Amino acid sequence: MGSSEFSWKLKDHPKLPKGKTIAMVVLDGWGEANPNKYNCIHVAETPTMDSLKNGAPDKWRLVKAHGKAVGLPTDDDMGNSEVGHNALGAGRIYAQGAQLVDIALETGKIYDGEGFKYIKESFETGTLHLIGLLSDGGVHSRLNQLQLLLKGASERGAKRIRVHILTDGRDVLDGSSVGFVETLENDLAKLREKGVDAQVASGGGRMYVTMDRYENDWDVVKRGWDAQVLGEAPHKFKNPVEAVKKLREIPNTNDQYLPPFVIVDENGKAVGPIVDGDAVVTFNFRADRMVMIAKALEYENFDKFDRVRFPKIRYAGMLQYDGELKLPSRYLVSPPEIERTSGEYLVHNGVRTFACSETVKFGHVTFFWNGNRSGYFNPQMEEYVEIPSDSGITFNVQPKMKALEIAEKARDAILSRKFDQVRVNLPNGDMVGHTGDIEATVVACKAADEAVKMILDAIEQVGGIYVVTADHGNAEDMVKRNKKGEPLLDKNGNIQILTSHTLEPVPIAIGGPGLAPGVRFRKDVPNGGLANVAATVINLHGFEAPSDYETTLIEVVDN
Ligand SMILES: O=C(O)[C@H](O)COP(=O)(O)O
Ligand SMILES: [Mn+2]
Ligand SMILES: [Mn+2]
Repeated sequence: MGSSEFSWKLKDHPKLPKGKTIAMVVLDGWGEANPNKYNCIHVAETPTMDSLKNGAPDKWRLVKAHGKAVGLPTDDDMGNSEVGHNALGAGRIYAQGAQLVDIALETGKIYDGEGFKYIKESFETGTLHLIGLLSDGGVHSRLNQLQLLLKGASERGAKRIRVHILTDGRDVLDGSSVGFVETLENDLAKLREKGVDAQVASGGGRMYVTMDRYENDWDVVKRGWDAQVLGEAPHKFKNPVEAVKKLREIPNTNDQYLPPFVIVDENGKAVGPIVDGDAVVTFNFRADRMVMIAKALEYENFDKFDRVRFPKIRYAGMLQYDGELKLPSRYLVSPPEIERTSGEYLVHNGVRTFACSETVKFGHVTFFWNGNRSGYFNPQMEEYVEIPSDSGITFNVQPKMKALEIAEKARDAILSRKFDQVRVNLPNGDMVGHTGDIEATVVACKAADEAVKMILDAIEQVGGIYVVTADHGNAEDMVKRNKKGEPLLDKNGNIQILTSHTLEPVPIAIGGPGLAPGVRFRKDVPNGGLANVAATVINLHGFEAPSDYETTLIEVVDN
């Protein structure tokens, strides 16, 4: 549309009133799957969510939350928070980071871009460092993209390459790190045969080293900095495969939480600290867990921890991770241009918004929701509240997390009548599901259900409307399955625990005393996905959705 004819003003909905308080509840990691003992949502007592499902059949349905429905390359890609909340907030499906990087690598366009040209200037005299998550999870990064980048960079003059690996075990099975490091080692050996000095330089588990998010715990980033930049870590090895195998033997350690290590030479000297004149690429495409390290690598003024040394490097992200902060300033692939999100439309149309979660998911209902932009569109119209998460623990220890506190904040915001939309993310099913602890995940699901109840009770009191949905599956299936859907066993006969998300659809329910009579889910959007939710919510606020948004899920019938 031409910019001259563009207007933020939304048309009035012909049938639906304005001024109803809407609770927009996102249960993180809450999919719909067959009931069985590995379905923690089924095992848990969840009377509130059960009543939404069973109470009003035309106001409950499933929506797609994975694969192409959320802009991922294929329908074998599980959903995740970034693409899920992007779709929920933006109301349209964008080709996401995973796919954009695939295309840039396949076409070779990545090497013609400004970002690659910039880092290439270091190839002659400096080292190229690649830092990121080593797995084929496809949520934050993908091994085959790293492999192509290694090949492409070495063919374009990188003579000395150091890879700083972060082991996964969260988007992929725990223990799979060993195989991924072996594969990488193999690739690096081939490069060495061709005369490229290529090695793994450091490593650590993603949840303990580097990949914190939303500033929950800067120590995580510092541990990575010490190993990657300073070449210092409590564990030293000559070989990365040995490093990962040995460190996994430490009691209670797993891929997600491996302690930091550096690779050293014959003399015990770290093989790959980052120094002046080097180039650094963080090869994750997903934003949330790269923003903190990007700040440490890029910002001249930085006070989150003592960097000891701040090398003069050429740094580029795989993508730009924060559109508002323009961080990092250099990147290899342009991120999806997610603009005109529902949040921005709503502030332009008088809708006052309150958003809340605890730290580990706070950016999901703000940053991701708003198309990977930090900050407010209009601080007069919006209030975002972050409840500090526990740090330094795995969430199976505290499976209730801050669900109650989030629900109390939402309740108070609803009862204050100062807001038209009160939006929350309830993290429990997801964060505890990722630990692989089935018992704790059952407790987590119950806590999330209780939080939903508190919010729905507040909506009842003010005559409002609720929309309850989820961003992708996780807690509804905790076991790895074969193609037939049967649980897989490991070599000791134990079931293989699934710590990752799933391909399952998620529920969406609408209701509340403020929902106009005659509103129900349409039957003619059978393939509806998360991107259809934004238009639905805009309608419930009394407006027609922008014409290029994915269609609404609701209709209003005269009765
Ligand atoms: O970053 C994580 O915690 C996982 O890789 C994905 O989980 P999320 O998409 O629910 O945040
Ligand atoms: Mn999520
Ligand atoms: Mn998750």
